[in-house]
Amino acid sequence: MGDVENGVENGMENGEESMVENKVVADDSLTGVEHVAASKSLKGTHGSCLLWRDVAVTVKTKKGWFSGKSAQKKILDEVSGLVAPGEMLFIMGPSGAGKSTFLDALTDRIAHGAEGNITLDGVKVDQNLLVRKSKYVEQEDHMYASLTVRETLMFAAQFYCKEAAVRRPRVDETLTVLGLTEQADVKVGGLFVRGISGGQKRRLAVGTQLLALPSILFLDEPTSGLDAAACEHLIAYLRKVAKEFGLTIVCTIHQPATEVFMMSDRLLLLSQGRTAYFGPTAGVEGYFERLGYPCPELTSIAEHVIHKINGDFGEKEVVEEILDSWPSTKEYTKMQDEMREEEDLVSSKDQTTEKIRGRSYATGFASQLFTLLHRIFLNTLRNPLVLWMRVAMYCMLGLFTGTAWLLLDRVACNVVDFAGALFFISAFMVFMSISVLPSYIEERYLVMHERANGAYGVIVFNLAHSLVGFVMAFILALTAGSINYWLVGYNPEFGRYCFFILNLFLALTVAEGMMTLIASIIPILILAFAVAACVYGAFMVVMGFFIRLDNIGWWWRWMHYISLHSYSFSSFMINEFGGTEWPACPPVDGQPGTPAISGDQVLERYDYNQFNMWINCAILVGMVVFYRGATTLWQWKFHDARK
Ligand SMILES: Nc1ncnc2c1ncn2[C@@H]1O[C@H](COP(=O)(O)OP(=O)(O)OP(=O)(O)O)[C@@H](O)[C@H]1O
Repeated sequence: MGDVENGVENGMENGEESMVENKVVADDSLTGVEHVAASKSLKGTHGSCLLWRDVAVTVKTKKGWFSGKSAQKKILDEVSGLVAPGEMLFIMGPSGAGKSTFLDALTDRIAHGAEGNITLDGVKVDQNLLVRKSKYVEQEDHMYASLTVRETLMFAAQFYCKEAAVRRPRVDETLTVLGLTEQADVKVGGLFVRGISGGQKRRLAVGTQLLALPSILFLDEPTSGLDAAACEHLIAYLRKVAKEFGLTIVCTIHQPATEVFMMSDRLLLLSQGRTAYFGPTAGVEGYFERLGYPCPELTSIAEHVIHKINGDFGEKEVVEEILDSWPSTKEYTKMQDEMREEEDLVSSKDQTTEKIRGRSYATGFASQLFTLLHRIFLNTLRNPLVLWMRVAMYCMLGLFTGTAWLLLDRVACNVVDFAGALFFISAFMVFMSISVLPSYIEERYLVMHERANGAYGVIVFNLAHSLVGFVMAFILALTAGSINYWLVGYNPEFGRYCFFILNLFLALTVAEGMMTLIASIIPILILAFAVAACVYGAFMVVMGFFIRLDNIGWWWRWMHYISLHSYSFSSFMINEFGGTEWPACPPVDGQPGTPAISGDQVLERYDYNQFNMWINCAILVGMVVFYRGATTLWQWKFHDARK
């Protein structure tokens, strides 16, 4: 199967061949068995040989909340087999048979790992190897709703295809073969925009990974939600690509029509986590006939075998008998022989068994950064939740507070009102950053999926995300901040206005950083909202507006120092009051007047005279770095493909 490096090179370099050629290499008249034999001649052309021996997965199940006892449950039991380049393997079985678990085991996505031995061209499978050689199409579609079908494919091509020249033709061909040409300029769609249908999304998801032409393609139920014609068309195309490039395709599928079923070369039938059959798809009918379960007339063979191995609704004894028979059949012996042959072939070669370290990407750091920036900017401009709704909310808030305080006289009796306006701006505008949580949580799954497929690294994503976030925060600070500043009638010095905008920008940037961290740690939206609201509430209490630092209980005083509000609010106050004079207010309606007061005395009253607004800015910059860095670290450590 070639050494590791060659395998990696093949995976990447051969992937640059044109997909445009329309010849079907595989002879459609071949039977499933002959397909297997024919595809062997393609070994090594592009794809990889995947071999799994005695794969088992055991999970711990809790017996009860209070018993504290846990039991072990085997959800996959000694499953073995292999699939060669150019072949398409279907994994089928009744619901709960273990198909998804098996696919997770093959792709090293089980958190505590799977037992047994899984190799790709003789090299033990792990995440680094898979990122280099495979692509995985998940059951759920993760795509930006605001991008069109063509843009979605083009961005995928920019991540996965090394040579720029092949990207456009490959996208065009993918659109054609997936029947999406007419929808090319339609948005994927989501909450705000109606877009393509669920079945079209499924095809698009397959297309984004297929155009990478990986050595091996894993698909978890790619046909769910597709009508019969779309299903047949998609599987026929996958088969064609498999034959043409020697690509290995492993796919779970739910009861396909006979024409689709017969397109696969090999079939793995699972029931209760055990093998009911493994071998050529065309051989399964004869196999069940020999076991005494011939396929009745007018019943599709796929329907028949799934029915026979369904322990939930079928005859349990029959299922047990079929599963117990498997190790004593000639198909089992043939599979073992084939596996041994493959293992001998691999071990006889000069195989590099050294573990592959680190991930490799089809494109470099700069290209990934540019593509991500482009995509995040497009989504930011088009997705109303990300920018426009926030701009509208912030401007309305700026306008409302501005008109409530409208051009207030800058006199001693209004000092508290000015401080109140500054508190509201620094606390509430920051608080509203929680509105980004829904889009960040949605994006989290897309990024995890793309990273697991080797599109880009965690650092480059967070860099691009931060840069776009900075621009967004600046737009919000400039628009809402300016409206508010001139309506309230703060200090009219231009320098102080500029600092006000800078300070608001930094506060919003820190807040956005906090939200990215919360969205990374907590995937449940309502919980993320609750945590963010609690943190902001606590930060507001200790910021020094309601209660001075010295009066805060010592057990909460530390929080004053980690609250972004402490720094942003004190800077707003210093900027507004520092070095200013506030004239006295005369008595009105029998109420005593207020003597003149200096701005520095105001700052002393709030304990802000010991703060320096430039040091505050530096601390806020430090907080941005901290939150963005912590998000990057968290995603690197915990957002991998493993479940
Ligand atoms: N972490 C777990 N703890 C306990 N049981 C689990 C766990 N993961 C999976 N299972 C059980 O293992 C069995 C196989 O699950 P799996 O999702 O792999 O089945 P499947 O064949 O893909 O089903 P479907 O076709 O319905 O998606 C199921 O009975 C499931 O309940």
